[in-house]
Amino acid sequence: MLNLQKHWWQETTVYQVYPRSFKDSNGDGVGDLKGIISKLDYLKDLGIGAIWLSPVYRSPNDDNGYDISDYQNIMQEFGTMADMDELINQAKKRNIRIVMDLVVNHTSDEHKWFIESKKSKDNPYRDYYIWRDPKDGDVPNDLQSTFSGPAWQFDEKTGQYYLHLFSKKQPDLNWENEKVRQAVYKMMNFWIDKGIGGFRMDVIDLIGKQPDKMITGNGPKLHDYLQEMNKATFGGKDMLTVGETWGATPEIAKLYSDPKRHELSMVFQFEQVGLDQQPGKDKWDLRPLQVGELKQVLARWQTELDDQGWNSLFWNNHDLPRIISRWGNDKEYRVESGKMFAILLHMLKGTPYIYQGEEIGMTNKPIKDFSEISDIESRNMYLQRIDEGYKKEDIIKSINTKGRDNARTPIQWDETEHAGFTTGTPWLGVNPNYKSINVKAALADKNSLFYTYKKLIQLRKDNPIMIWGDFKLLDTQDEIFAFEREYQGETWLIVNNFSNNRHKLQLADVNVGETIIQNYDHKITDVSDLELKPWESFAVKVVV
Ligand SMILES: OC[C@H]1O[C@H](OC[C@H]2O[C@H](OC[C@H]3O[C@H](O)[C@H](O)[C@@H](O)[C@@H]3O)[C@H](O)[C@@H](O)[C@@H]2O)[C@H](O)[C@@H](O)[C@@H]1O
Repeated sequence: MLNLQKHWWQETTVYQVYPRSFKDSNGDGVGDLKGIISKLDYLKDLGIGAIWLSPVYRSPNDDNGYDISDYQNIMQEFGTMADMDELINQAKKRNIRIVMDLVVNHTSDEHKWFIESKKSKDNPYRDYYIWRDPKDGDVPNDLQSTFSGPAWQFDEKTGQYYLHLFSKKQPDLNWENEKVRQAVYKMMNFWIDKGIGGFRMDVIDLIGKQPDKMITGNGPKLHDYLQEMNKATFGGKDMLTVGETWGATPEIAKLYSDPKRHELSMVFQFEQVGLDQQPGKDKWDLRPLQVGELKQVLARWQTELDDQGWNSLFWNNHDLPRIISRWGNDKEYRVESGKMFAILLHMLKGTPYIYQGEEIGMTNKPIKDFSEISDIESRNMYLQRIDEGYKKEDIIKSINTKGRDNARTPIQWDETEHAGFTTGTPWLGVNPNYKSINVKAALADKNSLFYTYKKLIQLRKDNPIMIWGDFKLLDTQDEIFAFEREYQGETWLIVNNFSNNRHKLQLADVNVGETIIQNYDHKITDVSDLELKPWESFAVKVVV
């Protein structure tokens, strides 16, 4: 049992909004802040307590807002600062906090700091970024960008290379420079003073990098910087702070989220996300998921953080494919598998994050050709792999399986043209399945996935066991993920059939009580010899 002080961000459910694709209010084909405001009642009805807002700052959009040219201004396509203030206030009226995306590993190359930095070697902003001399007339070393190719870009004017771990329009900030750190903290306080609820920190594990030693993630000063940031900004204000930390192990996650260390509330860890890629290769090199491995990873994170940290729980975000298409069945069992993912996620210990459209079971949108790709990561990878001799069909298959555009298609609000997202031409094509999969249809169907999410969110509010209860994995066949939660003498059993197959559940010595939630409509009375239907999922009370 946790000894930790309790916080609102442990009890709430967070909903991620990717503004470009959420709701367009002015017909330019791009989602905007007024569009989000118009849907706050929908989100309140769902029951969420916080919105993680992907970047809305001024940006040339090389990476859809993750390349920021002005942290204290709003992207013109999304609206104005007055719209942003209105969003914060309107959300607050509905008891919803706004968690801003904090992208401070890098800026845009169009940020004024970089424009200055590039001017000359002795410019006062030169050391805001990471500049190195050429080595033997070439790049300083072999560091590679996540978006393909070398992480170093040559600048003709000053004869040096700058570091960019993402696109060449996303130069990395130099966190060793105290002035950079202070400027970031000042900017964070500007947003805190506006009354936001917290920060989601983009690739925060990279800020302690030491490029000369080829160290990118988890550099030696990383935690010093986070403790300094905590003290200078959100410390003592009970805000939700969640770090995006690709390389985190449970041990590393505790460094970030142990309350005694005064760093972050929690981290997003991605160990399970890598389970369908070939070991040692990258995300485009596919292999089928082994459910047994997923169970072991999720269970380990449940038990190992213990009372020294806090889990975040998610299947989807704007960088990941839709979970129903990825590990579920987006055809005959779309609703059943979607409900199973929902029940499983909310029954684990940690703060759940729902990504827009997940609550209505949106699916991936396959493409056939390079011309249909919008995302910079997929475009660059495609071109690089074509150069390296890969077959076009294999590259397209990887993109259809893992590409980020899958999650970024506009939200399907109704069955009208462009799914009710815009009256103009959407910036990214709507998934053609919008006529049947949309919010309006979901709200009209009491058995829809939406109501499963809504019920789960309410259940978390009403049942402390879901938040604080201990987790115990039960021994079953690989494709069944069964576990118990236990809190103050109460025990719940949660069973998930992670497959298209029927499976026999044989749990001895469990007396089944009331059913809490399920995705098939039959009475569960006995789990000693129960045939589970495809993707069946339920939570029941255990009578002791
Ligand atoms: O601001 C730039 C992006 O920052 C965030 O996402 C970071 C990227 O995370 C993944 O890539 C990291 C790789 O990490 C490890 O090396 C794994 O082994 C690899 O498999 C991972 O690919 C995603 O694949 C990328 O799509 C992300 O960019 C933001 O969330 C992004 O939106 C920003 O583009």
